[in-house]
Amino acid sequence: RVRHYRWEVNYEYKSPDCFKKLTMTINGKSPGPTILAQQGDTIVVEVKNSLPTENTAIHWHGIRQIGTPWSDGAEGVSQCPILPGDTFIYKFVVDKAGTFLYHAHYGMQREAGLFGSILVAVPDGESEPFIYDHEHNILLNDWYHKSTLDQAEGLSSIPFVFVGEPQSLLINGRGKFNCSSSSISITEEVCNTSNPQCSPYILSVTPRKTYRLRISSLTSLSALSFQIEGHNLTVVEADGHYVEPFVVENLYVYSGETYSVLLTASQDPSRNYWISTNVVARKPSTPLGLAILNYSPNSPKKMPPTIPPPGPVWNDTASALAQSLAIKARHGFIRTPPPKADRVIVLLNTQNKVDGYTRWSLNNVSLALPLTPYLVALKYKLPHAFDQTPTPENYDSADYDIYSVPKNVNATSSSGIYRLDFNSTVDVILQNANTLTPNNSESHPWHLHGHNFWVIGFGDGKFDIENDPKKYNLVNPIMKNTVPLYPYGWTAIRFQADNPGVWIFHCHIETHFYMGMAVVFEEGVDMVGDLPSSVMGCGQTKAFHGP
Ligand SMILES: O=C1O[C@H]([C@@H](O)CO)C(O)=C1O
Repeated sequence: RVRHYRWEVNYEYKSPDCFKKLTMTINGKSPGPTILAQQGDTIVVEVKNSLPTENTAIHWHGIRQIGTPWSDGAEGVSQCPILPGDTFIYKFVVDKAGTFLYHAHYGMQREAGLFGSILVAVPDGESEPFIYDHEHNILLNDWYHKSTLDQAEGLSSIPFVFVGEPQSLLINGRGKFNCSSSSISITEEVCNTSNPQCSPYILSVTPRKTYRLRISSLTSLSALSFQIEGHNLTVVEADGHYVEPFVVENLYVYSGETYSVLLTASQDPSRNYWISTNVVARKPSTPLGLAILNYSPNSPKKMPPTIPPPGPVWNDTASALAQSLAIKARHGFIRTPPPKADRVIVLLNTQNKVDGYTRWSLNNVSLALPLTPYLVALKYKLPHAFDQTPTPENYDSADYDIYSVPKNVNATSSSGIYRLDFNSTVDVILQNANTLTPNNSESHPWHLHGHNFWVIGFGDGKFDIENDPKKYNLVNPIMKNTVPLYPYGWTAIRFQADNPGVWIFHCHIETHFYMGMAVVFEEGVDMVGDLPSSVMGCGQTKAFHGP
């Protein structure tokens, strides 16, 4: 079955956290419309760019785009940007049931509000390995009052100006900024806590019923913890894969991750409860994001009689890592990975300087996207469209102290890529290190386009290529598309290069991606079918642009 959507992207004033801000919307909404589909459906989205002066592109996060790599929506990788006034048609199959996302993949437009959810149901006659009475979707994000264009300018300036911590956390696009907390006085026109746009999200439940909550994050910077006061959550799905159920009090969610949890309304039904989310992994200065769990028939306006739970302390990496280690593929749904990798790529994650600019790099190379999308450049063999120098497979680990500021802070930028043998098995070891600030290492959620990967290991300190692989979980590893890398640690993933196309692998923190924290993989590009002319028109593909 084909599901057809017509979307218009525009700027509109919105007050998601009571503070009025120019927000990027789809058909007037942020978050945008939820795509509801069934496994096997074809999704057609006509995106009209009505932004007055900005290009755009939309990525379908977690959808592998098998046979349609040109619909991945990664500007500079799979397509030219959609110009103001232009309409681009994305067409792809949702080949797997689960919880997925979509968001802008141009500049830092995701942070401006251009994102939403894709919920894919199992085919008729199939059932999922857990039961519930009803389901609700909960999409989390962080929110800034400054425009992303101003922020991008700071990131690409000398001296470097970082975006800082967000002003608010939003639950389903709603938060509450303390209008009187600002140092400058703001009028009610600009910030008004009684604006209905910023009334909290209400999750209404019937006592004793069980709910499936799909919980995802599209924060631009923050890692989050999510909890429902007084209730445990049973994790059953992660990034579209069934999880061997386990119970948490608070769920850690990194940007780009999706989960399903089961919630039973088993507590005192005479009151309502707080739903709360807080920043972890960075020292927070953002207040909790709050919503209400409403036990009907109580009034949803009845405030919980308690103070909202503050959540875990921000730097408790051990419990975040414990959750990562607890996520295993569900019995009966395990796809075991190949026992060995054909190629192992170790990527050292560092913050660096490139020509005086602050950037992030992998093995001392910071990605600079070319003007010509890789997919077109590779398919039509345009060797001058990007840097042909091979990218480094490793870093000089014997000589590198991951616990200190880099000895040589300078890195280079390049548009070079990793070319993978088609159908080969690839391990990527993400190695974390110290940033340019002494005694500081940050968390990074890594997201791979075009694939699901097995999460085969996590570790502390420097990865030991002799011994650590012996500890990999090759028995029941979960498959995901986004995985956290913890401070001063390493994360190992394995995937099969079986999807013809060009795929970006990047830190899902939007500022970090903007600052070059990404690599590009190519596999089987010769097998890619004819590219639609709509992905062309920029860089060296101007001549190819069809009518
Ligand atoms: O990329 C970043 O830059 C800042 C800081 O390292 C320098 O201001 C920060 O916290 C980041 O995540």
